[in-house]
Amino acid sequence: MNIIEKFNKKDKVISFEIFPPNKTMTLKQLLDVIDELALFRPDFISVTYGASGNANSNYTIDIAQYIKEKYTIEAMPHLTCITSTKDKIDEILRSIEEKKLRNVLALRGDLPTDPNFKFPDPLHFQYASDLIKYIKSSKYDISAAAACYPEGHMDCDSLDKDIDNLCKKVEMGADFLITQLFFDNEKYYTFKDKLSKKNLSVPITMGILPVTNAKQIKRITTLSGASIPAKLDTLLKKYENDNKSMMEAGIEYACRQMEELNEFGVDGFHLYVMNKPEVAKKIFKNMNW
Ligand SMILES: NC(=O)C1=CN([C@@H]2O[C@H](COP(=O)(O)OP(=O)(O)OC[C@H]3O[C@@H](n4cnc5c(N)ncnc54)[C@H](O)[C@@H]3O)[C@@H](O)[C@H]2O)C=CC1
Ligand SMILES: Nc1nc(=O)c2c([nH]1)NC[C@@H]1CN(c3ccc(C(=O)N[C@@H](CCC(=O)O)C(=O)O)cc3)CN21
Repeated sequence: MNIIEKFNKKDKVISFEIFPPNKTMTLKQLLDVIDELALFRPDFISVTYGASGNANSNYTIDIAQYIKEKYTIEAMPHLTCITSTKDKIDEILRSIEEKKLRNVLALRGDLPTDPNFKFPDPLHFQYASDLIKYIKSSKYDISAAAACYPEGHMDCDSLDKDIDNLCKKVEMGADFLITQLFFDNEKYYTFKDKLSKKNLSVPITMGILPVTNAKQIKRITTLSGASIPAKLDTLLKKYENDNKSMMEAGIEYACRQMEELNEFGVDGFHLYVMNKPEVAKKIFKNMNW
């Protein structure tokens, strides 16, 4: 099923994001994580591909297929394009289709950290919009979702310019959007206000990261540029060396953030649970879902 149909049918679409096995988690451990996450029957689960510029793209599609076949939960592999040739993208799209997956999150992807990295020449896909255009204009029966940046993308000089680039992704056929993680709802309200002047009518689901330890936040804010409101900063300092309390406080913070967004009116919540079923469990309990 195309995920957009869920947005059309439901008041709130709830989804999870996970990452493939890496040095911190084996495939077997990940499959156990998925077993636990599936109990919550999310509307879909997305699986990262080369997240944070890492080459952990192996397994992304196999894991998505496993989720869909074993649990009949819709699964959406991420696909990043800046480091890929056209042939590689075709190979992946073919494999997605063969495995009866119908949705991808089409991304440019983080730039490789290796300064000597050789980008494909010609650079067929420079922006996510190039990938979306390609998917939509080709023979693939695959829907494309895209990322959006309530605080603007880090590589872009202004929020207004980044919003114009976002509009290109939607014009090319992105059928719903997932926000970059953010901790300050005011940033989202400002973003939404700017979007209201743009005639952009696709659903937007809120990317929410429940903070589970203070170190994680340092890494992820470098990657995302998300600003930290004073209230969250106080918690991060208070529980710097106490992961258990940080997780409780982080989950509480995420739930209050979602409640407020719920009142404002949003299309869904995409939880960056990142392979931690206990986070999903606590959120569902706290939110009474
Ligand atoms: N690997 C993964 O699973 C995930 C990665 N991300 C991150 O998302 C970020 C970039 O991905 P996307 O949002 O898909 O990139 P994008 O291509 O939409 O945007 C990247 C940058 O290029 C600019 N831009 C976009 N289209 C443009 C155009 N047509 N002309 C000129 N400038 C344009 C944007 O304003 C932005 O600064 C990366 O940092 C990526 O890694 C986000 C979610 C998940
Ligand atoms: N620029 C950018 N790149 C991304 O890959 C990315 C985003 N933004 N934003 C949306 C999601 C959120 N992503 C992530 C990625 C990792 C953690 C995380 O908590 N990582 C753990 C380590 C996990 C492990 O490898 O075991 C951490 O403690 O940093 C959270 C969100 C990936 N995605």
